Amino acid sequence: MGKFQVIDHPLIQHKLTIIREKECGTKVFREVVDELAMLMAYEISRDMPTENIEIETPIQLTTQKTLAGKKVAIVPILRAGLGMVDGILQLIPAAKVGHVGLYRDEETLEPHEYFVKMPEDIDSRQLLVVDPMLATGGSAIMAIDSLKKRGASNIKFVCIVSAPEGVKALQEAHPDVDIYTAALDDYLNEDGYIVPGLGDAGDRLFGTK
Ligand SMILES: O=P(O)(O)OC[C@H]1O[C@H](OP(=O)(O)OP(=O)(O)O)[C@H](O)[C@@H]1O
Ligand SMILES: O=c1cc[nH]c(=O)[nH]1
Ligand SMILES: [Mg+2]
Repeated sequence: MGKFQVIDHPLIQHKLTIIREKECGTKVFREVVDELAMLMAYEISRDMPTENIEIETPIQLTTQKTLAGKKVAIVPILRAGLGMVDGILQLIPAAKVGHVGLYRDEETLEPHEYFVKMPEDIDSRQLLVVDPMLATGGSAIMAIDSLKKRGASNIKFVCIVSAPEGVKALQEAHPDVDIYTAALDDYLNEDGYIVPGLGDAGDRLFGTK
């Protein structure tokens, strides 16, 4: 089973409380999602492999560490995942970005795919699939299915708020995928929204409601 980690750093908890508040407007919501993604990327990249290289400082030759291993691609699930891309790119600026467009049918809660554009070499990259919300898990599962069909195998899923139902479903469907979240909330309500949650992340990011 992949790792499941709640990244409960005080700065992350504080910022998450800001965007949970219903009075938080689009500008602040967008800025804080960006900051949260950057802080989460710092923690998620903790296990990145390093290797020794020889360099010359102004003083002498020395052996020091540099990043090794697989290069990264960030894969936001549209739309709301887009809000997390820039924050991660601040820490991993050479990452490529692939996009998976999904919307959740408001009645059935089933996800529907409407767009996929991936870097050609996703099979050799560490993929960070990002979406602020993991609710039923349907969207994350479909996005990861779609990536695996295209050859991806090394996948981490990064969300801001998760529901126990979605975590369980994603773990069952993709037990090889590590899941990182800033908060594990209580449950899903009858409309498929996370409780207490933060509402509809896409609408709040883009001001569409
Ligand atoms: O775990 P699930 O039950 O699948 O729900 C989570 C999905 O729902 C939201 O997207 P939405 O369909 O609202 O699209 P949007 O990002 O374009 O608003 C959210 O951003 C996730 O992608
Ligand atoms: O609470 C939820 C559940 C799904 N998608 C959202 O944006 N919010
Ligand atoms: Mg939405």
